[in-house]
Amino acid sequence: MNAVLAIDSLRFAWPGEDRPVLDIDAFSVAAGEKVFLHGPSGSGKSTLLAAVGALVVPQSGRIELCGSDLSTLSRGGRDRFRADHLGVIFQQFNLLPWLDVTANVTLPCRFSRVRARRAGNAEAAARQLLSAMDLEESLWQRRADTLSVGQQQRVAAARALIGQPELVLADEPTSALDADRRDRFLDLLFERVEVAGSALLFVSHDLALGARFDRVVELPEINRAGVAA
Ligand SMILES: Nc1ncnc2c1ncn2[C@@H]1O[C@H](COP(=O)(O)OP(=O)(O)OP(=O)(O)O)[C@@H](O)[C@H]1O
Repeated sequence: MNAVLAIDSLRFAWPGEDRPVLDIDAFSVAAGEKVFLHGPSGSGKSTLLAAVGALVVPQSGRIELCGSDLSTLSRGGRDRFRADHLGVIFQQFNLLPWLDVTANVTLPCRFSRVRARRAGNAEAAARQLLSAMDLEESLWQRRADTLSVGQQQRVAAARALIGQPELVLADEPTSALDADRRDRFLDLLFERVEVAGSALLFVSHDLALGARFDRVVELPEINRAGVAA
């Protein structure tokens, strides 16, 4: 299997905690695969995304992203690596409120030469993604904090997708949407990850969405820490 993400014997405990929140023998995501991750509140889904995003460093085990072992990277190296290979959609979208929509979308190209090279003309790539995400042109120069939740979510998805990262992490991006908007958002997201060839690791409580993914994974099934809880 051509894995973009391969986890082996991962253990992570938050500072000051004796018990690990993650204790995962093996978990992987193949290139282009769309994986739906669910599990009870507090089972460690967001923590797993943080570990995959190299935002937290596990006490032991190996996380290989695009063939590189994250533990071998320096702090600065991790930041560069994240910008080069990962697109992230947070639950709260984390757009920079003072920047306009287009500048938010092109941000990864400012932090990563790899993404900038793949995007080509970053502004043009941003416009193409925004229009593919159904965001009307009249909004493209607006400050991000003047957009509705659904609009911000599509901007966040465009930002995650620019420059074709190998893996897109999405942490409950649909939780603030009604069913129609949620389905439409997922249609657009799937369309674009397929065009980009990106794999998708998508966290949600909304099990009804799971059927649309290549694989559904429940965190306690792969996480011994979760099973013991
Ligand atoms: N920054 C942090 N510092 C210390 N403990 C944390 C931190 N973030 C999360 N935790 C703890 O780690 C455990 C797992 O939290 P996490 O947010 O990963 O779960 P989750 O499965 O994403 O939950 P939810 O579905 O409610 O979002 C919880 O017990 C939580 O209190």
